[in-house]
Amino acid sequence: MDDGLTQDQQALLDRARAVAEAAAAQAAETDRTEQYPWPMVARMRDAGLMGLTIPREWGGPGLTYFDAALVIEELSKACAVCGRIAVESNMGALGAIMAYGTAAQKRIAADLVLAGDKPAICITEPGAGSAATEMATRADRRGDGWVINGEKHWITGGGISRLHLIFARAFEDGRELGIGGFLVVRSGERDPAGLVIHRRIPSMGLKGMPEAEIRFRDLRVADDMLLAPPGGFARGFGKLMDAYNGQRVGAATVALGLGAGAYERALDFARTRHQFGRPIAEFQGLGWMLADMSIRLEASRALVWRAARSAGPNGFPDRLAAAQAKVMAADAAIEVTNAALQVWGAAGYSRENPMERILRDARMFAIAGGTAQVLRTQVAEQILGRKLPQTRDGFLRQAAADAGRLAAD
Ligand SMILES: CC(C)(COP(=O)(O)OP(=O)(O)OC[C@H]1O[C@@H](n2cnc3c(N)ncnc32)[C@H](O)[C@@H]1OP(=O)(O)O)[C@@H](O)C(=O)NCCC(=O)NCCSC(=O)CCS(=O)O
Ligand SMILES: Cc1cc2nc3c(=O)[nH]c(=O)nc-3n(C[C@H](O)[C@H](O)[C@H](O)COP(=O)(O)OP(=O)(O)OC[C@H]3O[C@@H](n4cnc5c(N)ncnc54)[C@H](O)[C@@H]3O)c2cc1C
Repeated sequence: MDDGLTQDQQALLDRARAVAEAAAAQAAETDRTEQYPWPMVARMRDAGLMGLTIPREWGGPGLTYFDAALVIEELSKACAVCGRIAVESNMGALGAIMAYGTAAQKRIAADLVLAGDKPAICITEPGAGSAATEMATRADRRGDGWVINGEKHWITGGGISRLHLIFARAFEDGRELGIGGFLVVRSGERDPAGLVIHRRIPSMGLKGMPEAEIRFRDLRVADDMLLAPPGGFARGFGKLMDAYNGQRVGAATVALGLGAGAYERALDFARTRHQFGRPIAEFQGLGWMLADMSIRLEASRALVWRAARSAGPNGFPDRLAAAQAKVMAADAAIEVTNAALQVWGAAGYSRENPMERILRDARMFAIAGGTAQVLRTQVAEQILGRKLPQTRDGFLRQAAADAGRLAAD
């Protein structure tokens, strides 16, 4: 659905569709070989689809999150690995650096991404997934820099990404300052001493995209590679998560694209496959499945577009809108891709057809980038206008404070 788009956005979509054709042609092979699709990266870069959100002064076209979302959906219909590359080369770490970075940091990030790098964002740890604020990775102030120790896992692009945004708990003179972001670049020849891509984690879907465990062992980061949002370390995590709302919209868009791609394939199949002497599309049981798929997708697209458009100039998508879009699109992607496979019958279950790959690829979005459960809590917090503590002591402290307020009233 291209309604309400400007001529420039239509032209951008056409450009994305041309690249998506090539993406579709290699998607099965990328899934089979589990190799990062470097030839597609070159095509995306050459078509100007990486770094769309980089402002003109840093060499990008200065487009919006919404423009990027249009591209991401189109690519994801064809190849979700390519869609995810487009997410991280337009949102996530890149968005944080373009908002909070120094001129030198923006130069580094823009040059890398426009040359084809997909930055990695390193938040999750074995002991801190949903509870990301419980991360143990630490950055200790030493001389004119920082020394990082700890480990992260499920880092998308670990081993292929050059630019890394590492979230770590900062300490100076033994005192904790808060959580900050530290930028580290792998040169492509030799990894920085202390940054160890420990192993690739085998995953269910999106197999062309490596997910890695990364260890930091006395990794030195110079002061000028500290990403410092306004408000300092005390507000560091919150401000970095504010930027991360962009990536949540990106992930929601990949989920939307996967669902939309599956739906289009299901429609085609339902029209052409005959049983009982009729196209299977004539059976009401299938017609209603297709109807539900279209409803879920239109609802997802409406929320994704709204969230992507909520980003002001130099700002990020709204936190509530991003969470709502991601919950909706992630849940819908699982339902729609599963129903689409059902429409294909046994042919959908075969690895000779794309449906089973698309179903596997769709499963991640209710987990990564904030699970469906955690994001529902975030939505509840925003609509209720109050913090809903998830730790036991946080809950008890809030209950005590509420009791105190009631007594005072
Ligand atoms: C935020 C959580 C980790 C919950 O932890 P807490 O209860 O300890 O934290 P809060 O008090 O809720 O928040 C701390 C701080 O951050 C601000 N915040 C939190 N979320 C947002 C947001 N979305 N937008 C803006 N600001 C945010 C909050 O206001 C507080 O700020 P102040 O301290 O008051 O200044 C948990 O809810 C959570 O989000 N868990 C999910 C973790 C997650 O999403 N990880 C993603 C890892 S990267 C990834 O998966 C990539 C996948 S992909 O390829 O796209
Ligand atoms: C494919 C993929 C790519 C990823 N890429 C990245 C990346 O690039 N960078 C990065 O930093 N991380 C990445 N992640 C990690 C991802 O962000 C985490 O998996 C996610 O935040 C959940 O953490 P967890 O897996 O440890 O689950 P847990 O937090 O252990 O949760 C387990 C279960 O408990 C539920 N749960 C936990 N807390 C609550 C609560 N308070 N209320 C209700 N239910 C709760 C969860 O919803 C889930 O069902 C990726 C993950 C995947 C699968």
